[in-house]
Amino acid sequence: MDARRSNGSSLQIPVIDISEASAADTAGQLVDAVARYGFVFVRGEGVGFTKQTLDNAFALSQRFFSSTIEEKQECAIQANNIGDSSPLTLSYKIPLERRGDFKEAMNFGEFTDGKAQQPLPPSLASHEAELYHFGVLCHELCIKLLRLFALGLRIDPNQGGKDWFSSRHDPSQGSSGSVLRLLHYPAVEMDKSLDTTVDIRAGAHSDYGKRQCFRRFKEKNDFTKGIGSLTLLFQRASQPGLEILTRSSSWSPVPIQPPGTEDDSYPPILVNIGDLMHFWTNGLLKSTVHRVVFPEGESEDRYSIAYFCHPSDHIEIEAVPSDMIRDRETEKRQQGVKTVTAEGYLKKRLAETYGWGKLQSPERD
Ligand SMILES: O=C(O)CCC(=O)C(=O)O
Ligand SMILES: [Fe+2]
Repeated sequence: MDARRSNGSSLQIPVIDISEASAADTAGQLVDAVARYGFVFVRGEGVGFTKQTLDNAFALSQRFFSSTIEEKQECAIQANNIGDSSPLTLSYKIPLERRGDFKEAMNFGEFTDGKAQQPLPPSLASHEAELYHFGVLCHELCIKLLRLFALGLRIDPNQGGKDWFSSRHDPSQGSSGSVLRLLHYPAVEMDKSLDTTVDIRAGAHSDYGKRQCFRRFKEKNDFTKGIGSLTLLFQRASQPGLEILTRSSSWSPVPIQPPGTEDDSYPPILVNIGDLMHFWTNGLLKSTVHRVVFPEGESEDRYSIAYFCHPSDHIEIEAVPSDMIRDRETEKRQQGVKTVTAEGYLKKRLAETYGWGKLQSPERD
């Protein structure tokens, strides 16, 4: 297989309205969708975003990315101090392909009492409240989704039930590695210096929060912390490029406005499972490898916004108390399937990222 080429056929990723009253049904549908694809679209009033809020957030993003290189570098330098806990950086994701990503990224860590805990770039300094508000809406949506996942997984009510995941992501319990990221993939002239069979806008990866893992690994030799559980992805109409690696190891484009959502005032929000949910659920919910490619023909600017939701820093990884997950463990053992531990998996990913080993796709069951 040519890993660079997509099979061209969009996946039928389910679109779920999370405003509906029958939460149990919704929860079951969500779990089924991410057990299959690792991705699901959510829409409806339940998502908590208005068109205006999303338009404003993308306007801020454009404002930042069109600011001068000096202004951007100012942020990058402050963030890149070794050992700095500031999550602000420019384009830190290292692609598995090892050819630089054709993208810029601006990360915001958690806010305290509505205030950013990092220097804001001049272009955004007067928009702190909007950025904070956007991050709050993202986190609230994640909490809602985490409750639905817990419900769909039928987590034992005596051991946390529907609050099992959400209580581990409660900001009042302490800080977390959650990050709001603005992304910009600049238009690039499609001349012969760009080779779209090699060059890529965002290299293949699953969402695992390696920066935090790396830092903690260095400091505490602790692999099990700083892993993202859920990602929200906001895309713009007519700015495609996201692809996911299917079970048959081919790349499939993810539609921006899947069938039935063409008349929505903004594209449905894409949710994907991070590596932590994958571990927590013993691979029942899938953390799927994805990437962003250049479009065919002329490239245009592409903007997206991602929210990486992490549990509180002190949370330990332990088995989710659900029969669905316990049964799965037994089933796998009976089939002689090798399970991957959080530590083993992260060691492997860090080795890949930082050049300590050979590149390969993450293990999948
Ligand atoms: O921009 C996109 O569509 C995807 C971004 C992404 O996967 C990431 O930043 O982890
Ligand atoms: Fe991602």
